[in-house]
Order: sequence, then structure tokens, then C-alpha cells
Amino acid sequence: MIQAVGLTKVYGKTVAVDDLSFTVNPGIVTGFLGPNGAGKSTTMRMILGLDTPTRGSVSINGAPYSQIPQPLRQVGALLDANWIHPNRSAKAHLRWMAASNGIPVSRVNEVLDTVGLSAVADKAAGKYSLGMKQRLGIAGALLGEPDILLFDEPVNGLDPEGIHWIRSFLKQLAANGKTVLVSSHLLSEMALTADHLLVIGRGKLISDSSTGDFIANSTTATVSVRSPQLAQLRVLLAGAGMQIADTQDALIVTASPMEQIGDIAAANGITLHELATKAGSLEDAFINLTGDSVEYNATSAPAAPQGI
Ligand SMILES: Nc1ncnc2c1ncn2[C@@H]1O[C@H](COP(=O)(O)OP(=O)(O)OP(=O)(O)O)[C@@H](O)[C@H]1O
Repeated sequence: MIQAVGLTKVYGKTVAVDDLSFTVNPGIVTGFLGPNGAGKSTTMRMILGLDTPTRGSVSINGAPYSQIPQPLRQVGALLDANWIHPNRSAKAHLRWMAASNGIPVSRVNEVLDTVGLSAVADKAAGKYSLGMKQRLGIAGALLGEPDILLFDEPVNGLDPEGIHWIRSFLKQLAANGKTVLVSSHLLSEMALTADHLLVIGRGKLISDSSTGDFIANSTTATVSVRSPQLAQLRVLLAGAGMQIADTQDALIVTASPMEQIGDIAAANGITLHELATKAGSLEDAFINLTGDSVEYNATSAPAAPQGI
């Protein structure tokens, strides 16, 4: 379990992390989200003892990182996949990590196998693709069989197959009872991976809830309706006070239950070809909730690409 209480980090005039209190529990994947500059990396660095809190504290299974005797046995982290010596092989890199943390060298081959790098374990890590470097970083995190794992942007720059592998892997770690905290900018990916979300903006905690609740509470579901008698149905739904938007061949009804629309159609003998609720996305929820806390806000929509 990771527990932060009033965690604060001030750099000069910048309050990077502002009075954060949260708990990250075992057995689930917890996503850590926030716009650029929200304070995610700073928080992760403080969890790992790489930065000292200005105020407040953060503990791992009850103790600050600095007081854990063999930290890699309790906490594994992937912060930056490029943090490897380019001329060193994956095997040499992991052996060095194991030796400096009192971890049996036999673990090296086990973790290489787990992440699928055994066949290239003797190649210089500098020649690895980004996906292979991410796998090596994950192997390093797993080396000491820790109960707590932190991953900062683990799917950054990966292809769909690599993303899918990491998603399944994180879920498996959580299913095995590990505490898994993962940050990512890929919101659709987080929606599929994380059971719980911590959302921060400008260093402050904005939301601490299950992924489902976060989306449901921060978005409005819509209902798509198609019918050969669409104009007639539109009049009836508008008469019932519903908010309706028109597309070419459907009505999009906001914030009204699908059942009510179906009942009105049935009561008036109207045939329906589609009646489907579309939940909001994590991206919608994120933008709705963090809109005021982005560090650099564009004042207009991006310009259309030239020459298309
Ligand atoms: N060493 C530092 N010195 C001064 N300011 C810093 C330092 N590290 C981070 N900051 C500032 O603290 C704030 C939070 O940065 P941080 O990197 O933690 O955010 P983040 O959520 O990880 O951002 P991103 O998603 O862009 O990686 C930013 O305003 C950043 O400029």
C-alpha cells in the first residue's frame, strides 16, 4: 500500500504538488492522471525517495522509502526506459541491479523470461527499440519480486501489440495481489487498464474514484435513436422536454433514459431501428474535470492541416 498525507513539493515559486492525500491499494491497477505539469512525476519521485517533500509525507507499507532496507524487494519502478547504459546488455544491466540490492542472480533469467527478452538478453541495450527498453525497465522493476510497482508512462511510444502486452501484464500483476500505480497520457488505454483513478491538476487532487464512477460522474451519456419516422418522433421527444441534436439519420438525445424514449416510441406506434446508449469516454471526463487546471491552455482549436 502507498499512502500520501498532505504531500507537498515546492520548487521556488512553483507548487508542483499541493497537499495531496491518497492511498493506493493492492489487488487493483490504479491510474495516475493529470494534464502536463500536473505533478505526476514529482509525486512518483517523492514516493521513490528521489525527491524530498517540502511538507507532508508518503509511505510504502508504512515506512518512507529511505527507511526501507532493500527497497527493490518492496518497490519496483519504471520511471524512464532510457535510463540504461547503452553499451551494457540487458543481462549485465539486471545483474548489476541484482548485485547492488542483494537479489539472487537467478532472478535475472526469470525476469528476462517474464518480459520476453531472453533471446536478446546479451545484446547491447542501446540497440533496443523503445518497446524492448520498456520491457527491460519492467524486468528491472520486477527483479526483487516487490509487492508495489510504479510505472510512469509505460506505454509511451509503443505499438498496439506492445500496448496490449503491457495492459495485460499490469492487470495480471494486480490480479496477483500487487499494488500497481501507473501514469499515462493515453486515456483510452487507461480506461481499459485502470480499475481506480487518481486525477490531479496543478498539483491538487481532483478525483479519487473507480474508473467507472469517474466517467459516469463527469460525463453525460447520450442515446442514439434511428427510426423511419424520425421527424414524428423528434416532435414527441421535444414535447417531453428532451435535449435533442440531429445527425443525418439519427437523433442524439442527451441526459434522458433510453427506456423513456422507447416507451414514447411504443406508445405512439413508432418503429425504432436503433436505440443505443453511449456512455461518455474517459477522455470526455478528463477534459471536463481538468479543463481549468491545464498549465498551458490553447485559446483556439488547432488549425486544419494544410494541403488536404
Ligand atoms: N526540478 C524541478 N525544478 C523546478 N520545477 C520543477 C522541477 N520538476 C518539476 N517542476 C515543475 O513542477 C510542476 C510539475 O511537474 P511534473 O513533471 O511533476 O508534472 P507531470 O504531471 O509529471 O507532467 P508531464 O505529464 O508533462 O510529465 C511543473 O510546473 C514543472 O515545471
